[in-house]
Amino acid sequence: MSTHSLIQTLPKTELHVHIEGTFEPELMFAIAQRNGIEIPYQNVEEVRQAYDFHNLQSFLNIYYAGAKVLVHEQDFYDLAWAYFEKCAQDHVVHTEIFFDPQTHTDRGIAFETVLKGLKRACDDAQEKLNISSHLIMCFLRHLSEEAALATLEQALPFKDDIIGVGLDSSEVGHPPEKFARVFAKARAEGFLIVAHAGEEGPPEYVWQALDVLQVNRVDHGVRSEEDSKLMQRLIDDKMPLTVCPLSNLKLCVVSDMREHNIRRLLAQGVMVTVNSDDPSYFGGYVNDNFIAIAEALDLTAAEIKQLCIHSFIASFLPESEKQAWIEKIQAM
Ligand SMILES: Nc1ncnc2[nH]cnc12
Ligand SMILES: [Zn+2]
Repeated sequence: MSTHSLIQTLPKTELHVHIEGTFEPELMFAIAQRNGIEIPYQNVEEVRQAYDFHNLQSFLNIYYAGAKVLVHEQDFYDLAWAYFEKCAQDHVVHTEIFFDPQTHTDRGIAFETVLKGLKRACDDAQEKLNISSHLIMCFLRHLSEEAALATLEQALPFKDDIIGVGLDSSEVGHPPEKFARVFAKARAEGFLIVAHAGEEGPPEYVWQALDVLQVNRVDHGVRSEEDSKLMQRLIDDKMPLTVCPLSNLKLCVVSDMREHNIRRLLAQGVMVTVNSDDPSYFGGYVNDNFIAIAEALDLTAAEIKQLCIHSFIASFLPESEKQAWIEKIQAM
């Protein structure tokens, strides 16, 4: 079987995708038009030309601007449904989706509007596409602890529909420990915990995600390799890293895909997984990410399968479901 066919055929989960980062320009134009909102581009080509980033912040500025056209529950539904259709094409059978409530509530959109639209798409994906999903609410780390606490309060009535909380946005200068109390409260409320750390930020931020926030997974974490003690901790704890190769390339975390460390991390026994982060902005969904690393790093079929197995182990699926999928992959 060719590498492309293997990647296409293998069942997989996606564990690091921002729903606002799946916003394709065509849908952005359609929603902007129906909501009567101006966007600073003439056409879809002009939007894509603007997607030329030199670091995380240069991307975030454009990403937050794009999200401004999302107003109604149906807008959030349409956004998520379009992503689920991509999942179906890529044989993603389960996905754990990030959303950024503060990006919307700060513009006067009700928390409930965002959540209801996303949840309805999740329910339809289960029913019509047989794709299961969880929602993970992320706090914007460039905003205050107080704002994150207020967002956590807003989420409590919807606790049954949100499996976990995460931390995203501008990393450098906003260490995990800034949100120690927010995450302690979230844990006490029963939320699972993830956090972006070690994308642009130093290994110290990954230590804080582990020891202060007590994460169940680290998002990105690729800079952990700079600290051998941290590497040993990640290996000993079987701590998953949700790695996003095309994102790392587009945001200049790596300058060439051939220099990406995911294969080395895998070989050293780190629980790495492959994910798309913001696929509309970074040039590809999860299978495109697999293809990019398989080609640049010359991955073997066994390594590609192991990465898919990791995606189930690292997911928040029930153990019995994980095991069934893993056995299926092993038999392929
Ligand atoms: N890669 C990323 N890092 C931090 N925050 C984000 N929000 C969306 N994508 C992100
Ligand atoms: Zn991310």
